[in-house]
Amino acid sequence: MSSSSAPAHFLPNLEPNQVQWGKYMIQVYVGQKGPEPLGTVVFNEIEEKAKDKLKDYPGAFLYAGGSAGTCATEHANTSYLRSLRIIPRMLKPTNTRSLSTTLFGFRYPSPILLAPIGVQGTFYAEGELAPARAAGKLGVPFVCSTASTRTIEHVARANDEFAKIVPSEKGDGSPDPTKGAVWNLSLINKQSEGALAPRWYQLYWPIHDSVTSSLLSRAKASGYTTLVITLDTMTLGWRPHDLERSYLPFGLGVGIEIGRSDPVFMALHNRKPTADYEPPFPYLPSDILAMARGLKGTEQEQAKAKEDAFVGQAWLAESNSGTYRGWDDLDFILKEWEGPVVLKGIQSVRDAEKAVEVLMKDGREGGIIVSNHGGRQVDGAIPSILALQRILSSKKVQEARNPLPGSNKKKFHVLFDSGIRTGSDILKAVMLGADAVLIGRPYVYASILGGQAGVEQVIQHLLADLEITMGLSGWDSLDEVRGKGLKSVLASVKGDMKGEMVGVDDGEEVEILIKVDC
Ligand SMILES: Cc1cc2nc3c(=O)[nH]c(=O)nc-3n(C[C@H](O)[C@H](O)[C@H](O)COP(=O)(O)O)c2cc1C
Repeated sequence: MSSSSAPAHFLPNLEPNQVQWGKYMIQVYVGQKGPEPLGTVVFNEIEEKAKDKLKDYPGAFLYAGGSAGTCATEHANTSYLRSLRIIPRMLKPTNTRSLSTTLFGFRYPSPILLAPIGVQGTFYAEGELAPARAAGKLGVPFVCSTASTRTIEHVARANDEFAKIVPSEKGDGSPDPTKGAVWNLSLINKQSEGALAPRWYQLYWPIHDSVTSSLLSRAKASGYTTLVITLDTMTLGWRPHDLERSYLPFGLGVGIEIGRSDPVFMALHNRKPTADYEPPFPYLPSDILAMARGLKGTEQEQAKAKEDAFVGQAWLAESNSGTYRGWDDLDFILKEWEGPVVLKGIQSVRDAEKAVEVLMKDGREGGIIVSNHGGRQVDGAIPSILALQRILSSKKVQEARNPLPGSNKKKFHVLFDSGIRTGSDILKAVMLGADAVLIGRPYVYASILGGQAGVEQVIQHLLADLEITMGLSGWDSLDEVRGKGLKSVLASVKGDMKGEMVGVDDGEEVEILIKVDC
């Protein structure tokens, strides 16, 4: 833990519901240097710069930037989001604004999480460690991917490095969900004594239950509180950019550190786990392949490359096996993981309703992430924000999301990702009813350009943009606006822009979000 050496940053020592993200904008103006270190706050420019920085390793950039098939779903994700428009309201005193967000009973300072992203060590030397540090520092939950280039334990340590302990308002030291005190996780999860930052673990579902149990117990021991199970990637989607280059780092032993460090998985292959492996950066697949084929390097390097490829292919067969599962298979995981379970990759109303049934039985907490993996799996799938709109209009999902009587605690949460690029995108998702959103490519590109500082900047500028846009639109808290846009958008879609564009909520007119043709 190196909290004493943590660089000063703009966040005052406030409770999560008092954090003033909008101050970032003033800092940029006052600093007279523009937004550092990325030099821009525009997503497309950050993307272009990241592409340029990795120009000698185009496979690495295209693995992040490319999507399935024609990229139609990736583009639809952002264009449909853009087609939703906010109707700002005036003369509303939005002087004290709060982005604080409650998830599974705990209050976070903002509604964003860093999405699980695999093989980050091919984009930036420090891989997952840099964004995990940035997230811990700003109180944003980091979701660690099973396809990470660092172990579950290394990511957890990095995540705690710059985290602050936010004191509970309750005298007895226990967290007070209504008043903040969020990211001292040793208070939340007794098994993770000492953990400071909020983190979730994302599972690519192994074929052996013994391996699944081992991963889950490691995640619990390292302070991950919530389990995300990704359902849309039982196998990789059809990705032309990667196919053209036969680009698959896992097969050459990169992006498999969680497998390589797992005692149960390695024992299945008569091997010992290794926890101190650092993947090479830059990742040069042709060199590794040549070594694995005995065409290059020393004998030692060749033996290592062969071994890496063997373990890599075994881990791929274990965790992206192409074995499709059914709903009943979730029972095993629900028995193994006592905390909240969140299903990622839900796009249909029926699946969302089924998730309510399966996850909520026995009074558990759970949720879904409405996501199409950033358009990387099913080309031609509907835009994720349209899926969110449809899912949230289900009565069954709405009922599951009602707070428990006499408290503000919800048992079922609906999160959203795929296409978020700006603060206003986040506001729209929340207006439709999302509890929180996950950010994918924006933070990947920021880490390529600026490592930890780059990721911090992207988080800060998204949240500043969100807070400012929310205030200018006439709202002072996300809790106030959450879900109010659903009816007005549905009404506008029905009215096809010619007729009514006004929804009615509890007898009161609600006119805050409409759909327009771009
Ligand atoms: C390079 C890359 C790697 C990803 N790896 C994973 C992963 O390991 N597990 C997972 O559940 N989702 C993964 N995703 C999907 C993200 O979690 C998220 O759903 C997606 O990036 C959101 O869309 P956006 O990039 O438009 O924000 C990955 C996405 C990208 C771009």
